[in-house]
Amino acid sequence: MSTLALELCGVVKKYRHFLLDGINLELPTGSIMGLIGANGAGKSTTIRILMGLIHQDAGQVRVLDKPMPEQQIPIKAQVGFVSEDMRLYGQATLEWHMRFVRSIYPGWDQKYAEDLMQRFELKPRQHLRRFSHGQRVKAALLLVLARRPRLLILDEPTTGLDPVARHEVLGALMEVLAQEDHTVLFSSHNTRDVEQISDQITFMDQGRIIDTDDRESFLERWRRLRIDVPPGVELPTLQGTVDVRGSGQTAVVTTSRFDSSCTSLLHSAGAVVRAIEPLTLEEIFVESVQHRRARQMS
Ligand SMILES: Nc1ncnc2c1ncn2[C@@H]1O[C@H](COP(=O)(O)OP(=O)(O)OP(=O)(O)O)[C@@H](O)[C@H]1O
Repeated sequence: MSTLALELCGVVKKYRHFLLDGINLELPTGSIMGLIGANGAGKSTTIRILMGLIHQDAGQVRVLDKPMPEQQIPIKAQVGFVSEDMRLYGQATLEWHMRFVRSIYPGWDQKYAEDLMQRFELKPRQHLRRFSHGQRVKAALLLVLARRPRLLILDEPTTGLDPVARHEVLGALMEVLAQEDHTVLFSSHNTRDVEQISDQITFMDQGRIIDTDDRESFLERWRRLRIDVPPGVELPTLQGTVDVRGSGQTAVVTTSRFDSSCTSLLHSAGAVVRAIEPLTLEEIFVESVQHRRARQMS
């Protein structure tokens, strides 16, 4: 049996003004992956393909070891999907929604649903139209999690939430994820949300995957070096350099592949490393996107 919950290989989707351009992505079972991309990067398109809501023009998609879209019915029974534009019935109560979902999915876990209702502080007899946006997102999560899906796909669940609601939804989600052995794909343009929850991170830009790695590696391999360059010394090119600023006797170099060989190289060239600074995930994302776009222009 495959240990991959998701597998995309050379996936292409063409729209009039957009190309999802040969997406290759793997999500191992038990991992939580954050998919980060600017507006229009192709995150929702990728997720819609994974959910069989639209079909790829080329490439292979496997979800829970089955081909999508061919096997979408058995796949969807085992996948919990929450998206920004998910429709719940405003005229109905949460209790009604719970009964409705339970009647469709045999794996529904009523005790877990009630636990989540308490943890999310939701009122079962309140009409959903009276719920705040944050409460609606929590209700959608509850309805999906209580089905005990093998895979959870969340398309921008925190978009549009105010900071308090975002904090509550993320906190609740982290609590749930910490307790259970979940496999999750979670898209967002908010790097802080992704950083809190994910152990794997993938960056998308303009229809392509531009980098993917585990969170620790991302944070460890990206560094900004402040360097003194004495007269007559030529600054060597470091591996993974994405940006070089400064002139004359100082330079600031950003690299995506920092290790001890970088400082050795600088020392042996006669440069003096003044500081080695880590970058936040947001800075790493922005640098990655800018570097890729600049390379495309040149
Ligand atoms: N049905 C469609 N027909 C034509 N173009 C589409 C269609 N759906 C999406 N697109 C285009 O595909 C591109 C990617 O959209 P997508 O929704 O996947 O991006 P995203 O990364 O999820 O962005 P956001 O963060 O803004 O939600 C956009 O330029 C969008 O206009």
